[in-house]
Amino acid sequence: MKKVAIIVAGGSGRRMGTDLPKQFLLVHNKPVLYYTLQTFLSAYDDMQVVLVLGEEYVDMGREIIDAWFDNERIKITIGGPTRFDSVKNGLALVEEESIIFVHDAVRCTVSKELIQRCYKTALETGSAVPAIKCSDSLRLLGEDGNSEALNREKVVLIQTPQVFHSKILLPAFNIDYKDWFTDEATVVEAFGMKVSLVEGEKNNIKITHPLDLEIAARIIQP
Ligand SMILES: Nc1ccn([C@@H]2O[C@H](COP(=O)(O)OP(=O)(O)OP(=O)(O)O)[C@@H](O)[C@H]2O)c(=O)n1
Ligand SMILES: C[C@](O)(CO)[C@H](O)COP(=O)(O)O
Repeated sequence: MKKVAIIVAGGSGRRMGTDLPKQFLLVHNKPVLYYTLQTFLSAYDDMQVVLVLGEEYVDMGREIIDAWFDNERIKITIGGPTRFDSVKNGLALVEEESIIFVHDAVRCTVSKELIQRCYKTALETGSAVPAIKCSDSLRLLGEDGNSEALNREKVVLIQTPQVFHSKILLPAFNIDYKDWFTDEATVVEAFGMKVSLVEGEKNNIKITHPLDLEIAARIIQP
């Protein structure tokens, strides 16, 4: 089955607090985005990538591709105001029936094994969403300022890549945006379908705050 990875790199990185969006910050002298692209392209020889970039960062994205990758395997498109819009713009370039991987560019410590595990499950069930157990205690906040304990065995933390058959993901994204669409799984469920969870990886962190960049540098071998 054809394989297309939509790598979303169109965010501004407000929580990171740097002028340059976090997907372009350096880890061991290479941009975060480099590692993400490298892992996806090496997971499968026939993996194609749609890279979604903010309009003002297209040249920077092209420089990364020209320096390290075969540009025949990577198409670029422009992101939108929300992650949902950016994914939707990426999906517009998917022309053939395929397994589609949607991945945050800033999860640059994703492993090939996780990508391959997700592919196999999506091929069998139509979807694969990586999840990990939570190792902290959890509480639900009430509006009255009180809180109640949650059973952490009933909660998982969700990662990307979120992987779907194109017959599911493409029609699902025709839905109108809702502010609780934080990932592809929420969109597909709103479309009326269930998703399959697969074992995620603790190392598959999302670079969100400055400390995450230091953790990524520890995970990635220079
Ligand atoms: N309009 C958007 C928003 C986010 N993303 C991408 O979605 C991924 C996860 O988003 P997040 O960590 O929230 O990134 P930012 O939106 O850049 O960060 P912040 O919310 O702190 O501004 C990132 O790779 C980001 O570039 C995107 O392509 N387009
Ligand atoms: C898609 C995601 O990475 C799954 O955990 C997450 O929902 C993205 O959230 P963000 O607030 O856009 O970083």
